[in-house]
Amino acid sequence: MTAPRLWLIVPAAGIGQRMQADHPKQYFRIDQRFILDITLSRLMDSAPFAGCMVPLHPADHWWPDTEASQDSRIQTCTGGSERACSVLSALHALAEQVRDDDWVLVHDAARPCIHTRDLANLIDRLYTHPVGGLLASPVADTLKKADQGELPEVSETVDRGSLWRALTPQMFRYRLLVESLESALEAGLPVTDESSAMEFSGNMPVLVEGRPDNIKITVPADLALAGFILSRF
Ligand SMILES: Nc1ccn([C@@H]2O[C@H](COP(=O)(O)OP(=O)(O)OP(=O)(O)O)[C@@H](O)[C@H]2O)c(=O)n1
Ligand SMILES: C[C@](O)(CO)[C@H](O)COP(=O)(O)O
Repeated sequence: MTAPRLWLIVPAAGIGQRMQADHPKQYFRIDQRFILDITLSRLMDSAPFAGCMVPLHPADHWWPDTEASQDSRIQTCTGGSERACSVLSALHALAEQVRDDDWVLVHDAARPCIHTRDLANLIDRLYTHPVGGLLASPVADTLKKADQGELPEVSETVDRGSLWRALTPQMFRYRLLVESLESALEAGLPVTDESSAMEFSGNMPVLVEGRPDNIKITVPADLALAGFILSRF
């Protein structure tokens, strides 16, 4: 029985609407490098991945200019209309290469600040676990629930004691993740991360505490913050 291998999926088929820019955020540059290249190199250089699949937007014309496009370990496929569809497309594209019990780590292209120690810790903690799990960070702010009125006004303060912010990578066994994502999407569930699909299938993914500076570049202010964080590594 050969040891399960590690595969990486980096969804990069988004259009970055919340960045309010004329091109997708994964192709913004920090220190003259595409964010997508920073993310891929930090991951591929830090763990023994058997391969990597990057789902791209059908209209993506930047990929050929990336460093990653020259890396034979990295393949691409066409992403979908939602992040979960892009991940499922990448899983299907890997079908001929991956064994059912291999591990798949899914990490947002928009999270270039992933720390190598967090990646190693996630893999070490989950490699022998039957289900898998995700990097996450305990909520550190007081959380308010807004009412549905015109002004966002507080309807209640939410107990944050057991609340975590889901990060990535999220790490699950290939076959279980494919089946869970297919079921959740078929049921019309709002699948915003791999864990929610696994939970829909009745699994309880493990939360592995990760650094809160593993930020997802989402709005314009995140770009300078990511640049600062990376400069401190
Ligand atoms: N159809 C989609 C949507 C998102 N993503 C990827 O999933 C990650 C996290 O998604 P998000 O931050 O929402 O990126 P966008 O969808 O591009 O952002 P926005 O919602 O602002 O358009 C990103 O790396 C993005 O490229 C993807 O591969 N396919
Ligand atoms: C996967 C994720 O980064 C975990 O927090 C998040 O759900 C992505 O959400 P987005 O709206 O697709 O950015």
